[in-house]
Amino acid sequence: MSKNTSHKRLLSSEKKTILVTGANGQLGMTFRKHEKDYQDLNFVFMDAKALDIKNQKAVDRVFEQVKPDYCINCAAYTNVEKAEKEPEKAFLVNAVAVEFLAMACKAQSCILIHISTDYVFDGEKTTPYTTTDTPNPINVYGASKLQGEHNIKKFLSQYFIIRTSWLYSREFGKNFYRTILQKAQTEKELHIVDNQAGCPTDAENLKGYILDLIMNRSDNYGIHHFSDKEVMSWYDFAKLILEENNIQNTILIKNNSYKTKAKRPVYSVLG
Ligand SMILES: NC(=O)C1=CN([C@@H]2O[C@H](COP(=O)(O)OP(=O)(O)OC[C@H]3O[C@@H](n4cnc5c(N)ncnc54)[C@H](OP(=O)(O)O)[C@@H]3O)[C@@H](O)[C@H]2O)C=CC1
Ligand SMILES: Cc1cn([C@H]2C[C@H](O)[C@@H](COP(=O)(O)OP(=O)(O)O[C@H]3O[C@@H](C)C(=O)[C@@H](O)[C@H]3O)O2)c(=O)[nH]c1=O
Repeated sequence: MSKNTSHKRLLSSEKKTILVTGANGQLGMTFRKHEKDYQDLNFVFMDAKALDIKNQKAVDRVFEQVKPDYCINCAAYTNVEKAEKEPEKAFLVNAVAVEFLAMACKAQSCILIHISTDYVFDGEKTTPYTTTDTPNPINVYGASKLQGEHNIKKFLSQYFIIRTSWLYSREFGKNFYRTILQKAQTEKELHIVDNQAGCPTDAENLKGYILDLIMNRSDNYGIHHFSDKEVMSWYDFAKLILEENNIQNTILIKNNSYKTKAKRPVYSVLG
């Protein structure tokens, strides 16, 4: 194999098995899309139907059968607004079920790669949050994700918790990028908040970061922060989305009174 494709080769010849949970979500689908690019990895994709991570017996059974070397947990309760009304559901998926995964990983000596969020922070800082900053979530979703992090740390030493922010895929799932395009089809004016700063992150880049950890056999376990680098507001992001798609007849209006149930951090840049 030539040198310029070597990043897609494992450092050792052993083929690793990667279990991807929540495989029908935007990040899960992004991994699926690239399965063929990684011939040295044996992917097992399980969507919510194939494996409900809330079902501990099912989790244990799948881990016993698949014997994964890595589990990339893309399963999550991600509806920030709805979580305010149904916190038990959010905690069940984002915290309790994550503990089931951690226990199964422990039993099978599997490395857990779990995705967490900038919403574990309260947004009171004005400089990028580092991995040593103390989380202090201000909404139910963030609190449930933080509890998930704690539950992993209780059981495992070989884990990666990767906090990312404002994740979007142009192709898959429900996300701000696709919501704006959808709204632009039916609404002349879009009212978008300008009072939160963060870094939109392309799911393609997060996928690359995670698979590099595996391909390079990283043992830099613990909490990682990964996001794309451009800091902006949701309004700025909406503007970029419309520009990228050459949409000129939609009027964007800065409107910080856009009503939401959940509070969001005012600043959630990850450093
Ligand atoms: N989206 C974002 O902006 C950000 C996301 N993250 C984190 O990144 C990760 C991936 O998010 P993303 O791909 O955007 O999320 P999605 O909501 O697109 O995907 C989550 C997937 O998990 C599935 N799921 C829900 N409950 C269960 C369950 N009990 N068992 C198995 N699968 C389940 C969902 O299935 P179904 O739809 O059928 O319920 C869905 O397919 C999550 O951990 C999220 O918290 C972090 C920062 C930003
Ligand atoms: C759709 C829309 C949203 N907004 C505002 C509401 C909110 O403050 C902000 C973002 O809106 P959304 O609800 O789409 O995004 P939200 O669900 O808050 O996105 C978050 O999702 C979770 C899963 C994460 O982990 C976070 O990193 C983050 O990406 O934009 C408007 O002002 N106008 C609009 O038309």
